[in-house]
Amino acid sequence: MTTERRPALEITGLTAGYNGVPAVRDLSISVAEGEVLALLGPNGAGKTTTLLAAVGLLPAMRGGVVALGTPVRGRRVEKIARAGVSLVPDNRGVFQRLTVAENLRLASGRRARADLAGTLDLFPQLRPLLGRRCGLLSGGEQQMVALAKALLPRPRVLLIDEMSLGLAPIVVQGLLPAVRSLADERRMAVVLVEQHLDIALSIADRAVVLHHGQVALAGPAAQLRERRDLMEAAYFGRL
Ligand SMILES: Nc1ncnc2c1ncn2[C@@H]1O[C@H](COP(=O)(O)OP(=O)(O)OP(=O)(O)O)[C@@H](O)[C@H]1O
Repeated sequence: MTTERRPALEITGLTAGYNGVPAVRDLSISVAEGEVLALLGPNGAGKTTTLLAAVGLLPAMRGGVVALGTPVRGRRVEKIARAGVSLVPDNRGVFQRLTVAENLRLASGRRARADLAGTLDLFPQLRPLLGRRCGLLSGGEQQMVALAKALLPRPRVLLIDEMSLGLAPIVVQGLLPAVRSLADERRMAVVLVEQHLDIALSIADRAVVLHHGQVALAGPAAQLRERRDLMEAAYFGRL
């Protein structure tokens, strides 16, 4: 693609954490519109913390985040979401007592039914479950509802925290390429936190590996996919 891609999400010198203890330190990551970034690293590396800071759910201790041209600091979380930044949290974020259809209707707001139908095309497995309460769905089905909910407002920045958690690998292999296509079609920036390295690297443009809250390795996804040795060294803090 030759057209210039503007940054959709810019994280600059971010230090953020819990109870005054940093979980990510001096982190700088930028994601352009239409770009898919895989955010990788071992358990506790700071991936979720980075996403929470990016959507304003966790205040920065130092540095900051600019989403869609506007600083996140000091803005209400709902406002950031309405501006076009969607998070699919790793605890799924669906209303357990509501049905699938009710969850999706809440997310689509005043949008046309066509959007709902279009989103359901991505998740045909959800059609027969529309009338079922989310609390009665399997973990993987709830994950699909969470992703559908996040896509309905047509975000321009989509942050996905371990979508594959609880999903059958074959479903993940179908969904992640769909996310890639949406990024291309809608010029949506995507940050994908994922433990399935091969699938993540196969759809991402770039990857960043965090270790102890800092960037241990970064580069084009296609190159890192071929360098298992480097990836392992980054995961185990040997770089
Ligand atoms: N609510 C919290 N209170 C205190 N410490 C926390 C909290 N959430 C996370 N942490 C700590 O912050 C660090 C980074 O956690 P984070 O959840 O960002 O890692 P992660 O890379 O997403 O890990 P995982 O792959 O296991 O989900 C860890 O040391 C973790 O124990």
